[in-house]
Amino acid sequence: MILFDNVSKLYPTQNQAALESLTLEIEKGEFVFLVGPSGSGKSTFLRMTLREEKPTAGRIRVAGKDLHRLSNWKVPHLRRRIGTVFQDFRLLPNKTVFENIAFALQVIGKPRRQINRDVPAVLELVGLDGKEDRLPDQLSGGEQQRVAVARAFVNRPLILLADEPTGNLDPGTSVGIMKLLDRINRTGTTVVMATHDQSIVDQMRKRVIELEHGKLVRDQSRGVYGYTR
Ligand SMILES: Nc1ncnc2c1ncn2[C@@H]1O[C@H](COP(=O)(O)OP(=O)(O)OP(=O)(O)O)[C@@H](O)[C@H]1O
Repeated sequence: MILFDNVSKLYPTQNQAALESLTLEIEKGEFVFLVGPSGSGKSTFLRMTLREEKPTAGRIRVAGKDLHRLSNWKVPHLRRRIGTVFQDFRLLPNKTVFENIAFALQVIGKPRRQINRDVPAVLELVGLDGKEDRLPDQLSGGEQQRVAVARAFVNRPLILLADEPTGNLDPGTSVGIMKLLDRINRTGTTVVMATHDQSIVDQMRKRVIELEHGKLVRDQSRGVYGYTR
């Protein structure tokens, strides 16, 4: 589902590469934690999977597409197949919960009938039915992240990329978000999550990929967080 073949990335202003000769494959349906110290290249990996950044060297394949050969006009089609969740939720502040999720479907041209069917279903999945008319600032942080997860998942993406999704949440709330990501993964969606959250990684026992200075230093199935900062 995601293949990095000898990928290096040197940002224009850098003298040390953000990723260096990275080779790894993530299969359809896997749940993978990306760990490593700050600056080790986790977000760069996620951005390159979305083709927000291009490699300096090497090849990337995502959902059957060679990103090197993908023309720019096809990039939005690729991104439709990938849901994203971030630490800071990134909800539209002036739209209700319902509208935030519906918007993700409107921009890709889904008919109103489908929106009125799919949004309530995904709100139920994330445990927010009854709160569809609230604005984001009328929700707790955990609830806002549930909206963000619902928005990322409503279009049933092949892949869900999460960049420190529990970074702003307390431990109990984080566990709730992880249960949700686990449930989404069980529907067949491949989940890749960059995180510094040791207790979550240690509890979930999923595949752990560790980066250090842009290099792969560990790839462990049913792994633990492992490194100390
Ligand atoms: N747009 C950019 N331009 C220049 N350098 C960048 C850019 N984005 C990231 N970097 C550098 O690339 C390296 C990897 O950064 P990246 O954000 O991928 O790390 P990370 O593992 O996600 O860190 P964190 O855990 O703090 O989020 C760092 O040295 C960072 O300073």
